[in-house]
Amino acid sequence: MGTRELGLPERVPSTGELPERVTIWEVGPRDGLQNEKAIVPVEVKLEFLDRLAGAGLTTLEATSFVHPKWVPQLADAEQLLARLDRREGVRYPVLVPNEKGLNRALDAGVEHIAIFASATETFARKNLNSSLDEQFAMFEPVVTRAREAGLDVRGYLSMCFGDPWEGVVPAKQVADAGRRLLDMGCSQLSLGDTIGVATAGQVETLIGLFGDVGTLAVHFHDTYGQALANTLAALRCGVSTVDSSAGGLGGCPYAESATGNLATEDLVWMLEGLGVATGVDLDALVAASTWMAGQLGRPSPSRVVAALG
Ligand SMILES: CC(C)(COP(=O)([O-])OP(=O)([O-])OC[C@H]1O[C@@H](n2cnc3c(N)ncnc32)[C@H](O)[C@@H]1OP(=O)([O-])[O-])[C@@H](O)C(=O)NCCC(=O)NCCSC(=O)C[C@@](C)(O)CC(=O)[O-]
Repeated sequence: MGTRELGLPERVPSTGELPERVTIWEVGPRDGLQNEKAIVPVEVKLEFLDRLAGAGLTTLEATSFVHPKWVPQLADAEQLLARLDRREGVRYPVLVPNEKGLNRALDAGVEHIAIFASATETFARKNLNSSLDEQFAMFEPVVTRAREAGLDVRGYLSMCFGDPWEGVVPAKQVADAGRRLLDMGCSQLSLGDTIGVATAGQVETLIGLFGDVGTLAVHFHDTYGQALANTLAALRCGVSTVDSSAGGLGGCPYAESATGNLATEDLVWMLEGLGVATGVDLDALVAASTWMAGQLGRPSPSRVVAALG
């Protein structure tokens, strides 16, 4: 279904201006690893996090406090955080789906959490064992209690452009779900193209439905090779926080068609070329991803890692 049939504006004109600086929300240690079948030892995860911090990344999504049976790779969340050598000036957000997860995260001393909702009914059921409405009821007390405890809460929204079971997702449906997360108290909303099908026009249209672009982040997967183009479209609409995964690791275990995330190296290469600051040392980042690829026993899918590694 196209945006025209939905009665939405075809395209919101971008200003064309780029931000001076982009905050990279590095998801490799969480989103990148969560789909790995072979359990990665906690020591390797810790060294990966340390190498990423050493490369200048200042937001490292470390792990998830989800049910360990749902994501066995991240069952070591407590152990990882207990042993994490937190660096000054680096945030280590974690995913939390429910109050049980929040209790675990609070016990582990986290300061930043992210809840993760679905824009579609089917994915809410597959990923959270909830209906679309039930997921918000599950998140409400999590956000309230987290904020009372002084935590920062980000909201993710998945399947913002296409869903493997429901097809094209109407932009208005996505915007309504996203607003519910912001109204609940999330300080930032990350719009996820979970299966990597979005194109730049869709990105502009969706962003145009939100009044305050400053609260938005984008999270693209690269299934159809559109992640960088989509990122550029979002930046031109005023977004300045971009999620990416070192080495292009990633995928969602509950959305089989989700392939790797936008690679952080590819993002940094583009931003450096555009003169947009990131604070990241690309050579150190490529070295970290090459090291991690060695640990996983296969080359990184990132073009930039292949070119520079
Ligand atoms: C939400 C649930 C827990 C519901 O799962 P459920 O089975 O409905 O849970 P429940 O509430 O019925 O509880 C069942 C049992 O699980 C326990 N339990 C309940 N919660 C927890 C918890 N947090 N930690 C540990 N244990 C937990 C609970 O205590 C109970 O234990 P019992 O009484 O039977 O012994 C489950 O569906 C789940 O864990 N889902 C997570 C799936 C996931 O992690 N997916 C990947 C992340 S999302 C993503 O990657 C997309 C994103 C963010 O990157 C953006 C994009 O690309 O779009």
